[in-house]
Amino acid sequence: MGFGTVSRGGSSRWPDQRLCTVEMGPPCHTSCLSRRKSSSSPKIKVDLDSSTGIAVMKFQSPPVNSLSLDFLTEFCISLEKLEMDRSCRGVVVTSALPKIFSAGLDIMEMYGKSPERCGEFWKAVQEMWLKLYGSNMVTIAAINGSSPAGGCLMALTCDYRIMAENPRYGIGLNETQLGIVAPFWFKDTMVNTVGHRTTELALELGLLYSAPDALRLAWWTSWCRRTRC
Ligand SMILES: CC/C=C\CC/C=C/CC(=O)SCCNC(=O)CCNC(=O)[C@H](O)C(C)(C)COP(=O)(O)OP(=O)(O)OC[C@H]1O[C@@H](n2cnc3c(N)ncnc32)[C@H](O)[C@@H]1OP(=O)(O)O
Repeated sequence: MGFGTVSRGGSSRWPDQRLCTVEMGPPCHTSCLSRRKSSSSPKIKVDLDSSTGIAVMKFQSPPVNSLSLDFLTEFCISLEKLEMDRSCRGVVVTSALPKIFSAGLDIMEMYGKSPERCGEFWKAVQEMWLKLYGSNMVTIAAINGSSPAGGCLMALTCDYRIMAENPRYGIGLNETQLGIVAPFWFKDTMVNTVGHRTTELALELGLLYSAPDALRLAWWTSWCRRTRC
């Protein structure tokens, strides 16, 4: 494990340049992305409105938008393309599926796979985080469904979060409930947003929060009452 530096933007698209240092394996760059093949049917629909400079990335990978290697590869390639398009200033990530933002890491990617395949998958998870957190575009998660574990990480990695209010929708790093310890950089991403004590309790107990509870704990500044954002 080495130390990597992630700088956020610095261009006119992101006025408030921030710098942070994170401990993690060496990031995988574009060459690594291009080596990986994405599946034929797109798991993410990208629409860029050139009049506003806002792109919407809609997850459309049934049944639950789980973060498989294919999904993560496509996500990184799509984000990279938007990053290179100077007309794009901001990105909204959201789901095209009813009730689910993302179910988090694809459990089937972590079961019965070779160490090489697990390594590739884990690298892709890190890469998604690096690209999203290090983006020089403004990033917003419009959370229109359940968002456990890795789905929550993705939302926390964005600059802003808005969640649809629905008692059936939960968000949180709940992997403790599966007997999985959240990696320290998942934890750090949550600490950055909601603080140490809330993170400690949430991770120990594997809590999932409703939109109003999450708002109370400063996960975001607003939630919307419609079930679909
Ligand atoms: C090397 C790695 C080391 C450390 C990793 C540490 C980090 C871990 C972070 C993670 O993200 S772990 C994954 C955690 N995710 C969850 O715990 C979510 C589990 N799923 C749910 O809670 C629910 O499925 C849901 C709330 C997302 C949706 O509920 P519902 O609408 O009732 O759908 P179903 O439960 O019936 O599921 C439909 C279908 O989808 C499959 N599925 C659900 N989640 C996942 C997933 N994360 N990966 C793969 N597949 C998933 C589920 O099995 C069902 O499949 P069927 O074939 O039975 O239809």
